[in-house]
This record gives sequence, structure tokens and C-alpha cells, in this order.
Amino acid sequence: MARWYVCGLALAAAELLLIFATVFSAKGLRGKEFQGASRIPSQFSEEERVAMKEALKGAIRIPTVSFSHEKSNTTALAEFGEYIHKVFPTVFSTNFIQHEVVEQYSHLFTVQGSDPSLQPYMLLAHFDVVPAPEEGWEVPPFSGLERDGFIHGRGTLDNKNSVMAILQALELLLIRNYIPQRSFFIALGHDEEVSGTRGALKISELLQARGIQVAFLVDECSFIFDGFIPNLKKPCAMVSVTEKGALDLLLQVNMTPGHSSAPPKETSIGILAAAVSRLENTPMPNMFGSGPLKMTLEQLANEFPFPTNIVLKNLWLFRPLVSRLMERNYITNTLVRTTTALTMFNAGVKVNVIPPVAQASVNFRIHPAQTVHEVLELVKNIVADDRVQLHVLRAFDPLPISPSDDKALGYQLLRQTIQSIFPEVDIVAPGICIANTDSRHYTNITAGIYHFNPVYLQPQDFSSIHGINEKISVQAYETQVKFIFELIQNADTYTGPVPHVHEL
Ligand SMILES: CCCCCCCC/C=C\CCCCCCCC(=O)N[C@@H](CC(C)C)C(=O)O
Ligand SMILES: [Zn+2]
Ligand SMILES: [Zn+2]
Repeated sequence: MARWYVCGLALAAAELLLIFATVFSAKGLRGKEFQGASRIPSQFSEEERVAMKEALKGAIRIPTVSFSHEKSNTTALAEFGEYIHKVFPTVFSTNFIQHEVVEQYSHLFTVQGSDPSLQPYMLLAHFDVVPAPEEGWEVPPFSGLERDGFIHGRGTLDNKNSVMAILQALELLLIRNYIPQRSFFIALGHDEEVSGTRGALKISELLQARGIQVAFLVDECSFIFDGFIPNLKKPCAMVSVTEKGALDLLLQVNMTPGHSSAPPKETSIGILAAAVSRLENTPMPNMFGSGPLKMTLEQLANEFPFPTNIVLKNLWLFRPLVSRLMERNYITNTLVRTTTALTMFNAGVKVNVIPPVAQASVNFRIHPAQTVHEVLELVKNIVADDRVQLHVLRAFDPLPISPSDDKALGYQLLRQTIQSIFPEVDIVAPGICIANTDSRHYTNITAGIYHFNPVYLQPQDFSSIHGINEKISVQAYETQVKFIFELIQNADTYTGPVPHVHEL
């Protein structure tokens, strides 16, 4: 009798556990992983909300333009340093935060957590911007004007929004007497738009000299994508786990100059034009199937209607079809191959002179499954003309793929913070950063490099980045501050992923 009773109790307990496991499975339990320590709610007063948007507007008004490696607006870069001192006084006066200026304009903050057993992490952003000539803008690009609920201007998405949101979230936490448990670094670069070799690289060297290794870092270059994939009605938060490499090539042809009245059969211009045309017409191989894209599509499969869901769930069978479909769209094409962009072409000085030299620049963004060396070999085979000299101007391999499994602290913290701040977003998937960022300078201090901006991005917003009419809604910026406010707290209280039902 007693045995039956114990057995019955055990069964009831098991049933209860199962119910709990189902209800609180990874999707059902939003934010529960972070319980334990007392949390500060991410609610801001009206006064704070006004102050935070005004702070961003002020940042946009400082024209911190990087024109080229040699030329930047150093007055504005210095002014930006003074500006953040002014708008985030608590960050600069807190005794457990150390602030250092690196290479005159970049900023490194070391926030000393109370628990030295927790490995630190790092938040990255940059405050230099690309130039913005006024033509075509609805409002002047450095006015920081608010119109129809949007703050307009260069840097509102790339990337002063992140610089300001990180410092703003920290300022608000400190005002509420928050003491972080896990140490973290904030690295704000001043020359990302022209390579980051003065800012990010030097900060990274400084940290390496101090023997610092971080668990993960979070940088720009990915968003909550909305409307990018045909038929995918839902937004998709893409946390990029790798970044493409790059190869800048100068192609040069030298021929004998002369009078245009008696032209040779071939000129430097004609030879070079044919070579670059071959490059443009011979895309690099489709690498679909290698790299994180397969994981991304498998996660997206359920969100598509029939029959796309079946196709995506059976990539072993439909790989050729899916890879062909992806290369048809210019954005999804970037995810399946090394891209080739002809960006500069120079030759000639006068209409009746055969020029001796013709030069062209080509910019390749290297797929994570290829290397600089492999791309260079392919280029040589495509150009296949010894008269065309190839000079490597700049080259770096793609970044290694950062983990996105259940044990990957950075990825899981981002995933779970996305789920709590954006409950309407069902899809969080690993992705590829198709451009280059300051992150690549930090590969020696972490194996966990993640790209994510907690902001919705639609195709028209994408073209505003480095284009015209860049803007962010006031509400999106507030949400970004809220996200970082939560992320910092989550990093302190994270206790690991919620077990899936089958693990019980
Ligand atoms: C499910 C949807 C798939 C979406 C595909 C991806 C769409 C890409 C969207 C946004 C990418 C934004 C990139 C913003 C970061 C730009 C950083 C940058 O411009 N860096 C320079 C660095 C260079 C070293 C000067 C660059 O040229 O890459
Ligand atoms: Zn950027
Ligand atoms: Zn940029």
C-alpha cells in the first residue's frame, strides 16, 4: 500500500515536472533564466525619455566624419569626447568605471564587476560616420532634427545610436545604483569607417597586453530584418556569428602611349575593361551549404508557407534549387558567395591621347567558407591575361564562426534578451555580417563575436546606411536603450539555457 502511495506521488511529481517543462520551455519562459538577483525594471520616466532622445540628437549634430584614412574631422572627434562627458556624467564619475582615451579619440571603459569569477564581456560601437553631402536628404544630415517621430541624420543607424544607447543604458543603471557583477568593457572606435586600425586595433592591443580575454563581444552589422526575404512575413532577428573577409585589388595595365589618330589594336583601357568585365560576369562560386546559412534557413523553415517550408526542411534534396533562388536576389546573393564589386576606374587625360596606364579597383567581400588566397587564385584564372597586373591593396580573411549552441553565453544572452524585449519576434537565427566592422580586430581576445543591433530594419532603411535619409524612430532608439539596460543585467544573472522537455 505504502509502495503504491509513493509510486503515485512520484508519478504525480513527474507529471507536474512535465507540465512545467512544457509551459516553461525555451519559447514559453521569456526572461525566467535571469531570475535570482533583484532586477531593475527597464522603465524610464518621461523626463529621462526626453533626455535620452535629446542626447542622441546632440551626438548626430557633431560631424565626426571619416573621409579617408588620412582625413577625418578631428575637431569633431575631440568634441564628441567632451560631449559624452557632459551627457553621461555618472558614467564618468563612478569609481568602479575606468575611462581611457586611446589614440587621442577612441574610448575604452572598463566597468569593474563585483564578481571576479565571472568572465567579462564587451560592447562595441563606433562614432565616426561616412560623409553625407546634403543633396537628396529630406533634412540636413547633421541637424539631428526630429520629424514625424524620427530622429534624422548621419549616424542614426550606423552607429551613433549604439554608442549613445550603450552609455545611456549604463548611465540609467548607475543612477538606479546598479552595481554590475560581471565586468565588461565598452570600446567606442573613432575610425571604423576607414578600417579601425587606429581605434579598435589599438584598444585590442591594449587589452591583449593586459592579458584580457572576454567571453564574447557584441558589435554592429545585424538587425531585426523585416521584409528582406520574399514570402517571409515575420521579422527575423539575425545575430550574425561571422563576418565576411575582404580583398581590395588594384588592376593595372601599362601600354605604350601615343597619338589617337593612329591607335594600336589594343589599348590599356580596352584590355583593362575586358578584364573587369570578365570579373563582373563571372561570379565567384556559390558556397551555399557551407557556413552558418544552412542553420539560418533550417530555423526559418517553419515560418514559411507550404511548399517553401518543406523545401527548406529538406535542403539535402533541394539545395540546388534554394541556392539558385538565393543568388537571384541581390541581398540574399551576398549570403551565398564572395561578392565582386567594381568600384573605381581611372585612365586617360585627354581625348586625343592614348593613355599609358589604366587602373581599376575591385572590392571583394569574402564568403566565410573561402580565404583571401582562394579568391586571389580564382581572380587570376578569370582575368587570365598577364598584361593585367594585380596589386593587393588590402586583404583579410572572414572571421571564424562564433558558437551559437546552447552553451554559447553571448549568443544565448542575446537570444533571450531579444525574446524579452521583442516578444513579437519569434525567429532568432544565426547569420552573416556582409560588411566589415571593428570586431575583426578583436579575434585574439575572444572566440565569441556577435553582431546585433536591437533595431528593426527594412530594405529601405538598409539603403539609408551610407546613403541618404538615414533615420531612427524615437521609439526604436528607446527600445535600443532598454535592450542594453536588460542585456547588462542579464549578463549578471544568466544561469544557462532552460532545459528542453526531452532533457528531463
Ligand atoms: C534574413 C535577412 C537577410 C538579410 C541580409 C543582410 C542584409 C544586410 C543588412 C544590413 C547590413 C548593415 C551593415 C552595417 C555595417 C556597415 C559597416 C561598414 O560599412 N563597414 C565598412 C568597413 C570598412 C573597413 C571601411 C565596410 O565597408 O564594410
Ligand atoms: Zn558602422
Ligand atoms: Zn558604416
